[in-house]
Amino acid sequence: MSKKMDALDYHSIGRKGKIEVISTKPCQTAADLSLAYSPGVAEPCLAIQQNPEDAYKYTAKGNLVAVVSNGTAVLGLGNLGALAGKPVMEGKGILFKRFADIDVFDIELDTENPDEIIKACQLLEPTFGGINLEDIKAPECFYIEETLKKTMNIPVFHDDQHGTAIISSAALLNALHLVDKKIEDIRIVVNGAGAAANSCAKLAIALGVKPNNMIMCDTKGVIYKGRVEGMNPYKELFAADTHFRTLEEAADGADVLFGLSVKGAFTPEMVASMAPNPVIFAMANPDPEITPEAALAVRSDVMIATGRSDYPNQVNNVLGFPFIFRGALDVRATCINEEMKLAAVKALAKLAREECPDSVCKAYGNQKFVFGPNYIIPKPFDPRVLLHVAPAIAQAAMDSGVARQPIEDMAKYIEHLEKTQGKSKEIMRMIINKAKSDPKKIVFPEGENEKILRAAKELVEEGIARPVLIGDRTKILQKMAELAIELDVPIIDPADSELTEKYAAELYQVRQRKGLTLSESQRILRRKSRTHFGSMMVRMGDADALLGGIDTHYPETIRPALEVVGKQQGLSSVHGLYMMVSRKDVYFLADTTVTIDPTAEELAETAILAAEKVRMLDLEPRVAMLSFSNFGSVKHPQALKVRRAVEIVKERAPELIVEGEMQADTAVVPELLEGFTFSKLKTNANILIFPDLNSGNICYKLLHHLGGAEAIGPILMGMNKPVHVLQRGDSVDDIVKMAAIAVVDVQNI
Ligand SMILES: NC(=O)C1=CN([C@@H]2O[C@H](COP(=O)(O)OP(=O)(O)OC[C@H]3O[C@@H](n4cnc5c(N)ncnc54)[C@H](OP(=O)(O)O)[C@@H]3O)[C@@H](O)[C@H]2O)C=CC1
Ligand SMILES: CC(=O)C(=O)O
Ligand SMILES: [Mg+2]
Repeated sequence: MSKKMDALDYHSIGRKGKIEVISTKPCQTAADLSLAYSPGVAEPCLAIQQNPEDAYKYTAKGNLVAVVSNGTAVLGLGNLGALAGKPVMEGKGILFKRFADIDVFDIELDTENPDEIIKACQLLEPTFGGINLEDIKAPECFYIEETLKKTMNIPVFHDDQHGTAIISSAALLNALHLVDKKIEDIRIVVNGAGAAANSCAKLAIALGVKPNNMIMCDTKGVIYKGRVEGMNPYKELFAADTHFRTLEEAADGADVLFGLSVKGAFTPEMVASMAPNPVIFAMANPDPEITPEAALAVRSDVMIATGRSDYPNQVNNVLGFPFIFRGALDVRATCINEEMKLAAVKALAKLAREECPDSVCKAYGNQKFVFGPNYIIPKPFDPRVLLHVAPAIAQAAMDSGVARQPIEDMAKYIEHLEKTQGKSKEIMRMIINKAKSDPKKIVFPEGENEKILRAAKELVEEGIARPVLIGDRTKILQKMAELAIELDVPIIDPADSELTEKYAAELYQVRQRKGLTLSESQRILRRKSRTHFGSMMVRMGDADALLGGIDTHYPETIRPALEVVGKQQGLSSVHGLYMMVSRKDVYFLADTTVTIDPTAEELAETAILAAEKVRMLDLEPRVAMLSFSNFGSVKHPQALKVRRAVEIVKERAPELIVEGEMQADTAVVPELLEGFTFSKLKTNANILIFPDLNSGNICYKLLHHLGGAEAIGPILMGMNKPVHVLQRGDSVDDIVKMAAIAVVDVQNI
């Protein structure tokens, strides 16, 4: 199917367009109705009448932005009119929502009269917390924005001007750093003299570009002093004292070329004529002034960015407006001022230079993003952008005195932002904070593995754990050098470690009656199995926990761990627990990895251990013992086994909220539980104990792959000391999370 058809289908299939309104309060019963509407609704109305600020408390105003357009400059497609611009405005709406959880009404105004737009926005002030002007052409956009800023008390921001300026400036700073040119020395040509070009040029000058080193062009060519045709006061500001008259002439020898005009405006000849290591930002949408392929075909030293998501270096205001408004709304800023814009520039430029997490690489098909010519600006799907830009904006608003509701605790605010990114972040942040409060020594038997090294770096930098790496020292150091990882952690090479003899003697003690000789024990520890060595470190107290299995099959890690660390006394088995995290909820599923056909005793053990783990994470355990039968509805041995397990749990842990046997939907849908008035479980369970490994293992994989839940685990329960098995496909993030869980495990021994 063609890309055109794909795009049309995307917009037309199912509910038409891209947005809908959903309610945040229940409206199912007559009682709900009397609160949502008359008579209850009168109360907030009267409160707001008394105190207008209460609108932020009782209505959606504080999180609601109007995306206002008249469609006179829709992307680079020109004046398509208000109605035809609507898909772009709905698009901005879903980006606001997706990236910053801001709600948007798109407002398309069928007028080219600036005063009518101004009036409409002013009249809308009671409805919205902010106004994002979009795709309104120059020069009218300048008058409209300036007037609204002066007359309105909520932030008004013309995205095409300032959003674009912020992103292009951040990318410019990074590009110049990479080509080793000073901003005050560069000669820059800006093609386009409209909304975006004007603001990008101004911000570049504020950052250090010399006005005399800038030339701006429009459809008539270079804007020079004395030019009369096609001029306006906004262009006049950039009129250059130059003999150049065409873009071709101006581009000759230039260091930087900004395109804020139309598709195809730059030619290969222009690219060829630029200075060494030229930087080209071809920002016209949907098609750039020149494609990266065409520019790179001319010369290999060119660094190029476009406004599109399907090329490297997307310099596009999507990286700005959601996060900028988030920060501004959260401090109830009265405007978005220069200080706030510069703060966003700095935050974005800095973030691109930091290591990019695996989760972002995954979101982009496992591409690697390392600060360099093909990665000069963060990716929109990088969740860190929200966490860096919104606080920077909020802080700058407070510092510059435009915040009506300052944030008292910035660290808490950042945690709150993380929460908005989903339950997974909230829970993991809580686990990571716990780990950081008392980091423990985690041994990694696969110390030569790249992901382990990168995870170790993160664990040290974040203060989550104290990693110990096992492996060939030379290889580990070589790999670190290749990856440019500087890491000061213990590296233990079993081949020459003084611990090996001691551990061999201990292993021999433990396994001599299972046919192990001392010399075999020495061979295993010195050469054969680093998992044995790591497990021995945990057994002997030289490390607190072990994390292994990234390079091996599950039994190759679990077997040595069981032999050396062993399961807790009195337990029949060890058990595997998965934490399944969706955007809204977290569920713990067990046993997912160890016992194929557990007895009632073993099921009870799984339930009690899972509850302990969940308590350890400061959550209240609510256990459902799952079956195909609901409280005795089927008298099959499989159902009776689960029923017996419930009895055992109730005997052994009478304080625990546990119920069953029950079907899975009864466990997770509170309304279905209501029929069983005798049930101790009154709301949805958060621990689901499966009757066998078949169901547990199948369920967690389906939830992960079809249901989109994040699967964190397996968290191994019932070992003498914490050992957790990594999965072969685990990312660096997964390893860091498991390490944090292991640390919290140790803290709770
Ligand atoms: N990547 C991004 O994030 C963003 C990219 N843009 C892109 O920037 C472009 C301009 O948008 P915007 O400023 O909002 O629109 P405006 O209508 O305000 O400005 C358009 C400008 O482009 C000039 N122009 C048109 N064709 C040419 C040409 N062939 N050569 C030189 N100049 C030309 C016009 O010149 P004249 O004054 O003579 O008519 C005008 O100055 C669009 O392509 C848009 O997609 C905009 C915002 C964000
Ligand atoms: C990205 C954008 O806002 C534009 O091209 O107009
Ligand atoms: Mg736009």
